Amino acid sequence: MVTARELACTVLVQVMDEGAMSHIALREALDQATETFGMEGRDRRFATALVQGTLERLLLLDAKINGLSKTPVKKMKPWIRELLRMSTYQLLFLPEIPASAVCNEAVKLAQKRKFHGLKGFVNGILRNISRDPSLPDVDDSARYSQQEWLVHRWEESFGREQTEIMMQAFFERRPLAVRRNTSIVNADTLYASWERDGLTAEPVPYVPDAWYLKGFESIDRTEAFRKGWIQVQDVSSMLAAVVAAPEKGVSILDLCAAPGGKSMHLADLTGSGGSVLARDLTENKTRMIRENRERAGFTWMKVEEADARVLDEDLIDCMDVVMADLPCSGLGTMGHKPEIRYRITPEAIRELAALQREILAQAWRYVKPGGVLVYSTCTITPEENQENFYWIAENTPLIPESLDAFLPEALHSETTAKGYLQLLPGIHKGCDGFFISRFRKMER
Ligand SMILES: C[S@@+](CC[C@H](N)C(=O)[O-])C[C@H]1O[C@@H](n2cnc3c(N)ncnc32)[C@H](O)[C@@H]1O
Repeated sequence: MVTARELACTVLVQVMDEGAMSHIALREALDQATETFGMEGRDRRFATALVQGTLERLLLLDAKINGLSKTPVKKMKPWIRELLRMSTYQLLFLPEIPASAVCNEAVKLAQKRKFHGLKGFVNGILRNISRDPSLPDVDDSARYSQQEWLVHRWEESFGREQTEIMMQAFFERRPLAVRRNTSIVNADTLYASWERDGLTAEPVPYVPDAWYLKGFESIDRTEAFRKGWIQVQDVSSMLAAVVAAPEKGVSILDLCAAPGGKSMHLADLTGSGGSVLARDLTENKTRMIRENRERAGFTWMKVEEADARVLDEDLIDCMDVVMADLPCSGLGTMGHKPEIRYRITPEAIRELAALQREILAQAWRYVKPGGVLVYSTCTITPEENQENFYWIAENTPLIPESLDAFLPEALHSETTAKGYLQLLPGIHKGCDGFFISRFRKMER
């Protein structure tokens, strides 16, 4: 049998040493633990909290451990390193757990994993921390657990105050946000099903027909999810299709569509009289879109594998709406994908911006004269966002269009009037960092 702590440590090693994404590795490990020996809700939640908390406080935890250990954290054996980080997280941030339990469980785990010679070392470090669980005196980079170059970059772009608000917001937990598939269920039927399943719902900011849901063990076991009545989606992502605002019965192309959140939203808005062509690079990716489509029964959605960098001549001038929600550095999502913060490099940002240009250089061609292109990313770097916005405006026949007719007044600004919205965590309520822009191809 695997305990929540052991499972968390294993996932942390997968994330830090093997390049796994924490939300995927965690979901797989939890599902396996539930299947093989019935790990239940409390333990699942505890393991989740340990993985997320340890990852998002990593640099601060390392500073605390390094202050006491002769061997720096980076030189430790992966399993012992993650065990110490995870246990230190509990000692510093989860005061409701008795320190003695944290230390004893860590020593037991070291033993179970056959690190007999390191039991004393683990015990010594953790007992020391338990005697003084104060936060170490560190700079902003360690305090907010962000790479130093990134903190400087943000301070230059957003100023110190806004940067701190944003870095703090990355620690905040939000309930799961879901959107109603309005074309297949009405709100009363949905509420009744939530009541039967014992869920509570609260409207999200900025988007109609969307709620934060609480009270479920696993969303995929609820009636509303199984029947495709709801789509799990972050509020900022919902705003992309809101800004695209397709009319009923139009044709839509989503170039980089997996796992399918925006395609599903667009399909719901245009309804069964319209069409959505949802594409992504590989079969692994398109499978996720197909699963979403089957659940909701959106037969007017077609799913294909295609490389968006390659021009598809058959689609030139064909689409009323083109959604270009492109691969990006994802920095806006580090609130729920904490490891992103340690992986990103300045070179990766440059490469991603170039990839986006390559795709955008084709994307605009598919828009019908009079049609609309929406370019969005889940990041907050000017190279990937504003610079690409101006690149489209200057290098294609498309013209930026104000977003204000589609957004609630609370989101209107100088830039939304120009044609783009940069959402920032902590500044825009309940949102990830996200960028949305809208263009129109002039009628000939
Ligand atoms: C930001 S995600 C899209 C999220 C999606 N729009 C949604 O709302 O669920 C970017 C996607 O681009 C895909 N992608 C990356 N390079 C691509 C390419 N050259 N052609 C098509 N898709 C690509 C990735 O597989 C990934 O699924």
